[in-house]
Amino acid sequence: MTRKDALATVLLGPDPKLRRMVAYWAATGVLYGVCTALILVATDFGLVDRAGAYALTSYSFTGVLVFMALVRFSAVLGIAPRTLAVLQGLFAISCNMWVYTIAGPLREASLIMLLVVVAFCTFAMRPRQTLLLSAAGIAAMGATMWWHAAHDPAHYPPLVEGLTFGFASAGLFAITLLTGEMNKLRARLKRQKEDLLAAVATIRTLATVDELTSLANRRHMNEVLAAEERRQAHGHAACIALLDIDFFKTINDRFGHAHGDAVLRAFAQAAQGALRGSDMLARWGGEEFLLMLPNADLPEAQQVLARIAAKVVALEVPGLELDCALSFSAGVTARAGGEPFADTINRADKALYRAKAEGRNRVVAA
Ligand SMILES: Nc1nc2c(ncn2[C@@H]2O[C@H](COP(=O)(O)OP(=O)(O)OP(=O)(O)O)[C@@H](O)[C@H]2O)c(=O)[nH]1
Repeated sequence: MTRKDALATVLLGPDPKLRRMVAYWAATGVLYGVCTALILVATDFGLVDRAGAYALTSYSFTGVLVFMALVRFSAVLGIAPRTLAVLQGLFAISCNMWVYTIAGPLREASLIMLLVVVAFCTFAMRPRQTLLLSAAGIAAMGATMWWHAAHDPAHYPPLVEGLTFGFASAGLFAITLLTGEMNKLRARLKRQKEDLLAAVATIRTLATVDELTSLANRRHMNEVLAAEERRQAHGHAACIALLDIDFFKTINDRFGHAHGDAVLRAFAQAAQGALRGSDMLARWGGEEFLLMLPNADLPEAQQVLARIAAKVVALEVPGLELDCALSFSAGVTARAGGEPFADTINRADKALYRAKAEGRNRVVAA
């Protein structure tokens, strides 16, 4: 970890979601800073009461810092992001009403920020919470305007305050509905993305895994072999073996197809259990399996096949009483130089044919 990463982890936290929340709040802090700067500029021109502006600056600055700490340590403190968003929204409304109180002729302009508060919080809140926050904003605005109109009608004419309240409330309400719709759209897109990812995962499984045995299927094995050919263009020790269960048709005929399937599954599991970590077994078709043993010479491959044979001979499949133990025949060969795997498989196939011809239940090397 670089020093920059370590510093970022200390400041922003290790969790990407938390980091995003901290970054959002930092951006909000900048917005608070911009608004405060505008208020301070307005005080220089005598538009805003200086003492009130300074008090508001202290209040908002302290609030931003406190919320930054709450966001950063929200996981430790056990504060849910939604709860934090509600508190942040209420704090922002209180700041906004304070600005309205001291901003003199700029007070209507300051109400625009109330829309930003609702739009911002909607990302972290449930639709009902956003609606309640919006209602709280409208209530706070109504109460502030009513108080000023009642106590200082010369500067806050009741009619102007009432109409301003109407415009601002309608705007706030519309923004709440619009952001609600946007949120529904986001949720739908998120669901569609999840469905799509699940579908891609299913397709990938279907394309690479044999449904019956859960081994790699032929298509996937061919891809792996092609990749191996590209990786080891000049050839490298690798062996290929073709394994074929003996007298499988008889098992099907005697015990039925379902039992035949159970044998295929049991065989695959037993064989898989005898492999080295780098070996790969695939269902090549029917009751035939292809084994790829990278970085193995012929004696090593024969050892692996002997281990498989030992496991297969001990196999017991429920409901299957065979006259003799289950067995398989195999042809095994080493990849010669940089030859295509198709040629290696061809040789293994011929060796398998010989194993069958010579009486089955054996491994023939080519
Ligand atoms: N149950 C089941 N049977 C299958 C499946 N795929 C192929 N088979 C059967 O496997 C049998 C293979 O028969 P054969 O090729 O004559 O082979 P065998 O009886 O094992 O004879 P040898 O290989 O010469 O020992 C056929 O009866 C196929 O119908 C499958 O997925 N499930």
